[in-house]
Amino acid sequence: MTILEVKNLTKEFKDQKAVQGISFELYSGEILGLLGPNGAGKSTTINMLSMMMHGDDGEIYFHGKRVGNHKNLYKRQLGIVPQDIAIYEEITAEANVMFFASLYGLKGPELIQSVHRALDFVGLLDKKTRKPKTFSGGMKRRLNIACAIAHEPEILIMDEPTVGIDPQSRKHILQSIKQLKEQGTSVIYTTHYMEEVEEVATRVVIMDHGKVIANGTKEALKEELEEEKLYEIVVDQELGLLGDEWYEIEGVKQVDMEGTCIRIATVKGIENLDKIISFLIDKGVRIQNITSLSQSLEMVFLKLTGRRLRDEGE
Ligand SMILES: Nc1ncnc2c1ncn2[C@@H]1O[C@H](COP(=O)(O)OP(=O)(O)OP(=O)(O)O)[C@@H](O)[C@H]1O
Repeated sequence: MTILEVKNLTKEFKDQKAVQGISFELYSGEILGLLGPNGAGKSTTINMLSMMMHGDDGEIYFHGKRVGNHKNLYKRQLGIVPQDIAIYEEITAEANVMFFASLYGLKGPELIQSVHRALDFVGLLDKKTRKPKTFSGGMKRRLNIACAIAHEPEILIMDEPTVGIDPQSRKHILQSIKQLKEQGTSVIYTTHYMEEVEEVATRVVIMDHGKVIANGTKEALKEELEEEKLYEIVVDQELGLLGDEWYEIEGVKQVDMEGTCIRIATVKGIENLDKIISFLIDKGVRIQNITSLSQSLEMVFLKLTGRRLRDEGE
């Protein structure tokens, strides 16, 4: 069942087309990975979805109804974990969650119960009387999640919730998201970490330069690659443009060069690595490294854009 439908959402800043008419759906009880490199337009999309920013064009439908006419109803069903942690450092963890939950109309015993349930869910109930200023980055992030889920929203929108946190908190957060899904929450999970999408998402929307460049289940996206394998070869000096010469090697389908890194997509059943190597040696370069990339969403992204999602080591 479709819970959210985004149609032709558009946002332009002064001289930057941040989001250029994107459309996608969020289905009930799924984790949708919104994936893209820095600057792809993910945060702008999230900000429009969460009503924190007006779009220039496009519509959002919640349970089939335009949210423009039912803003409050829609907002009540949203939980938002923004990219920058938004909590009060000087009041207790419990008071933080209480503040956000009360904004959604929770009161009295129901409020206390919901706050404790949310704190327990993120593993911070035993720290409820502590102030976040004494927390690690990961704990603050978990508290931010508790603030977003105490009112039990139907949709949880998370903008890069694991950036800059310790591995233990990261694991905890990914686990909690899966658990929320099991409980029926629909999640939009924004990230530029491919491995997180591989781990938690059921479906993926890939954005680049403000546009949706792929949309489907992880399996469907990877299936497109079934007939191919990809080599990444690092050489000691940049090769000039070789044009069609590459395609004289049997099986070679696509070649992208980024500095001294060459990525070659080739037909699976054809063994041509020796020919590729001889070809490069004939061009007078030395091979420094060869990797055979396995089928992954990273490969899907590479194939679609000719670039890696993020730089090595980032
Ligand atoms: N308030 C703004 N004013 C002007 N340009 C902006 C503004 N916000 C975003 N942009 C530009 O719009 C483009 C998309 O930015 P956005 O933050 O949505 O991307 P992103 O995919 O979320 O990237 P990141 O992972 O870095 O957050 C970028 O080129 C950015 O510089």
